[in-house]
Amino acid sequence: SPLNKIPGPWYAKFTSAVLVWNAFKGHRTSYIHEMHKKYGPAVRIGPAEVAFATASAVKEIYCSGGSGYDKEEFYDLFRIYGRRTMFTTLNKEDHAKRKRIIADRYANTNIVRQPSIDGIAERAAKFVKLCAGSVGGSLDVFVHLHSYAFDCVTHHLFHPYGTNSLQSKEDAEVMRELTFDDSLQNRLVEYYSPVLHKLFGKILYLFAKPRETPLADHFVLDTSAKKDTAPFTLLDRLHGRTKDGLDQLDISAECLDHMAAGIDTTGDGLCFLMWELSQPSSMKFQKKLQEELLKNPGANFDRLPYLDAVVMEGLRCFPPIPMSLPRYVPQGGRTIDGYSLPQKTIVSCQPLSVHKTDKEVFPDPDTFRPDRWLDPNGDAERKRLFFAFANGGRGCVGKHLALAEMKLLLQAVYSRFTTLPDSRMSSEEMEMSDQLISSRPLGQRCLLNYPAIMSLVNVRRDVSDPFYRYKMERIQTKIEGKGNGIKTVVVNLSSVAQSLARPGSYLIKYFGFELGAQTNIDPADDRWIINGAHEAAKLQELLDGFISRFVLCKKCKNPETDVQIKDGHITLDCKACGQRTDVDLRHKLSGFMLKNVPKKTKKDKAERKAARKAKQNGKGEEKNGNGSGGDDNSDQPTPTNGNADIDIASDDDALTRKIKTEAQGLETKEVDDKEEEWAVDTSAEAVKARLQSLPGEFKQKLDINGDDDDEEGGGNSVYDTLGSWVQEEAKAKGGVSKVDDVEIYLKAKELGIETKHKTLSVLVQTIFDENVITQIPARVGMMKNIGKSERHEKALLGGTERLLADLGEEHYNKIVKILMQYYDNDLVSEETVTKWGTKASKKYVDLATSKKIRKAAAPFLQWLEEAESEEDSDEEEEDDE
Ligand code: HEM
Repeated sequence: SPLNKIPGPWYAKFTSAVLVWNAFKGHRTSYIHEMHKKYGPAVRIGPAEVAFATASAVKEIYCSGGSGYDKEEFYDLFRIYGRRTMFTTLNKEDHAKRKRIIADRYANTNIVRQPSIDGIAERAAKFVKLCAGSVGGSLDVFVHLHSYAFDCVTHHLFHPYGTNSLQSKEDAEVMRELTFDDSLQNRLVEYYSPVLHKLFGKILYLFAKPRETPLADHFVLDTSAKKDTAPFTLLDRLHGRTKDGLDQLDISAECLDHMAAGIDTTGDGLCFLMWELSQPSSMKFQKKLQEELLKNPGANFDRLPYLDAVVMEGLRCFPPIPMSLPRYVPQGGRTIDGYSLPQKTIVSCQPLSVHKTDKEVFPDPDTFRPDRWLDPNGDAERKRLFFAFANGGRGCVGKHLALAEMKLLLQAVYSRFTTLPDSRMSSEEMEMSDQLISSRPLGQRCLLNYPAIMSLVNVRRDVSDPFYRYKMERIQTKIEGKGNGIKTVVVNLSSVAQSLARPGSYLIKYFGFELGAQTNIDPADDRWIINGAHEAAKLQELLDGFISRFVLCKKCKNPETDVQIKDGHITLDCKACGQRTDVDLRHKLSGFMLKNVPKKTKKDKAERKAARKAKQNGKGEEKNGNGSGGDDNSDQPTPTNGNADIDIASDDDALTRKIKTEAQGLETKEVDDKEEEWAVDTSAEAVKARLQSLPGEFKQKLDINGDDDDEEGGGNSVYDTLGSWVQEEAKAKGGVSKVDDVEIYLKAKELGIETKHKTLSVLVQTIFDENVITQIPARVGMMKNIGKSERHEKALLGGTERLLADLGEEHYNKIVKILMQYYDNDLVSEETVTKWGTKASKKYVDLATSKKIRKAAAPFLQWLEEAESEEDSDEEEEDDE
C-alpha cells in the first residue's frame, strides 16, 4: 500500500482496533495527538486512515474546490428524523444547495444587527446576574454556560420563541437532556458496526444508552412550525424557502441540528476558557483583560483586541470540536504533504493537533498565552493554522454567532468579576472527554468562585453613564464561620471607603445600624466584620443609602463632599457647587459621627477650590436673599426671589451669576452677556454651514501646530478623519448632541488617538456649536477620559478659541461661562488657565482674535486671581488659630 510510507504505529497497517478502543473510552483526540507528537504531522492511524496536522493539509482536504473532499459516513450518525441537514450532507452538490438557503442568516451583518445582538447581550446580562448571586459561594459554569449557549442559539433560530433556560427550570431540562447526553458508545457501535447495532440494539441498550432527546425534539418540532418568527431568525428563512423543496420535517431537522451544534460548542468552549483564565498561572491574563474592559466601558465587543486575543487563544488551546473531521480522498487519489493517497482513503485533520504541532507558529504550544495573538509577526501563519471552526465551504456556519456569544459573555463577566477555581474542583474533572464530535469536561461540572468582584461601579448607581467619573469597587464579602458564630467579612471595605472619602468606621457602622448587627470599627488587620451572614448585593444596596445620606451633596448630588462636624451639627461641604447641606441627625450613624470626629488635616488643593467657591456662593446667595440653603429638601432647584437678573440667568449657578454681576461692573461693554444669543442659530442651515467649514480648518490649524505635535503620531489626517466623522454622524443623526459619547470615544480609539491632546482640540470644534455652554456638562466625562495634562488643557483652550473664532465675535462673551465650566469640572487647572489668560497667541487663531477672546475672559480671570489672594489670607488666619 502507498500508505506504508506514512509514519505511524506498526499495528495501524493492519487494524484500527486501538483507535476504536480509544474512541470508546473518549480518548480518540488525545490518542491521535500523541501519535502526532511521536510520528510527526502526518500519521497513519488505521489501515486506510491518515491524520494530518499542517496548514497545507487543511487547505487540501477542507478547502480544495471550495469545500474540500466529501464527508465520510461518520456523519450519518447525525441524521435527524431520517433527514440530511446541511451538516450531514455528504457530497458537495447537496451541501451547496442547502448552504445557499441558510448562509446569510449567519453572516456577521445579520448577527450584529440590533434585535439579534440585543438578544445575546440580554442573555449575557442574565448570566452575570447568576454570578452576582453566587458571590461568596460558587457557580457551576458548565451548566450555566450551556444554558447561555442554548438560549442564545434558540434566540437566533426562533425569536421570539427562544428559550430562557438561565431562568426557567423547564427550559433548563431541555438543555440538560442535550448537554448531559451519554450516548457516545452506543453511537460508536452504530458507526463501526451498523449490522451489529441493528441486530443487538435492544441488548446494547442495557450497556450503552442511545441518544434520546424527547424534550428537545418536542420543543423543536413545535417551535419550528411557527411562521411568525423575527426576520433575522433561521426559521424565518427556512419557511421562506419551501419552494426549494424543504418540507416541515427538513425544517425541523435543520433547526434541531443547529440548536445542538450551538450548545455544546460554545458552552464547552467558554467553560474551558473560563476555567483556564481562573487558574493562578493565568491570573495575569485575566487582569489584563479586566483592565482593557474597564478602560473601555460599553465598548463594542469586536473592538477589544485583548478580548479577541483571549478568545482566539482559548479556542486554540481548547477547541470545542477538537477531534478529526473525516473526509474521503476523491476519485483518482491525491497527494497531501508529499504522500500519495489512493481514493477512498479516510483523511482528516483534528483542530487540537493542528493548533499544537507546529512549534514555529505556536511556540510553547501547550501553554495558554493570549498575548501571542497580539504580535503582528506571524499573524498570517497563526490564522492559517487556526482550525477551531474548521475551514473552507464546510467550515462552521455559526462562527460569527459563536464569537459574538463568547465575547459578549466574557466582556460582561470580566468587567465585573474576578473568577477563581473553587477548591472542590480537581484538574482531572476538567480533562477533555470526547463525545461524538465535541469534547466536554470529564466531570461535567466547573465550579468557579467569584470572591473578588473587581469591577468599579458608579458611586451613584442611578447614573448609567459609563464615563461618570466617580467610581468605587463593588462591595465584596466573604462569609465565615457557622451557626451562631457566622460572620461577614467585607473584604474591600477600606477601598470603598477611600473612594467615598469617608472613614471605614462610618461605613461598617452604617451597615451595622441598618442590619441591626454588631460590627468592629477599627480592625488592625483590615478585616471589617459584620456579625451574621449578609450578601454582598444586600450591602451594596445599603451602601446606596449611606451614599445618599452621608456623601452626596443634597443640592447637586455630587459625591465630592467633605464632612464638617461642629457644634452638634454635621454638614456636607460640596466641593463641586460650594453648597453646604445638613446631614439628618436622626440617623444613628450621625450620633456615632458626632462622637468620633476624625482629626483635622491641612486642606488640599481641591478643598481650597471648594472653599473658595463656597465663599463666593455664600456671598452671592446672601445678596440674593437666599440664606444658607442646604436642608434636606435642597436637592430641589434653589428657588429664586424673582429678581429679573437671576431669572434671565436661571441656568447659571450662583457663582456664575456672581461673576456675571461683577463682570458688568468691569469694563466689559463689548462682552455684555446676551442671554438669548446663547441659544442662537440652531437652524439646520447654520449648523450645516458651520460644520462644512471645519475640516479645512483642522488641517490649516493643525499644520501650524506641526512643531509640538510631532510626537503625537498618526499624522494630521487621522484628526481630520475624526472631525469629519463627527460631522457626518451629526448630519446623519440630526444634530451633534445626538452623537453618542461612547461612539466618539470608540472612533478616536479606532484611529489610535483616544488619548492625544490634539483630539481634544478637534472635538471641541465638532461636538460643540452655538450651544456650547449647555453642551459642555454632557461631554465632560468623555473629554476627561481622553486625558489630563497641561498639553491636554492647552489643546482644549486652543480648540475653544478656534470654536469661538469660528462662531463669530458676537459669541466671544461665552468664554466666561465656558472657562467656568472647564474649571469647575477640572478640565483646566487654575495655573493653566491663568497662564493662558496672560498671553495672547497666534497658535490657534490670529493674534487679534486671540486678544479679543482673552479680553472677553477677563472677568473670569480676575475672579480667579482675587479669589486666590482672598483664599491665601484666609488660610493664614486659619493656621494662626
Ligand atoms: C465556539 C463555538 C463553535 C465551534 C468551535 C464550532 C466548530 C465547528 C466545526 C469545527 C465545524 C465543522 C465540523 C465538521 O466539518 O465536521 C462546524 C460546523 C458547523 N457548525 Fe459550528 N461551531 C461552533 C458554534 C456553532 C454555532 C453557535 C452554530 C449554530 C448555531 C454552529 C453551527 C454549525 C453548523 C450548522 C455546521 C455545519 C456546517 C456545514 O456543514 O456547512 N456552530 N462547527
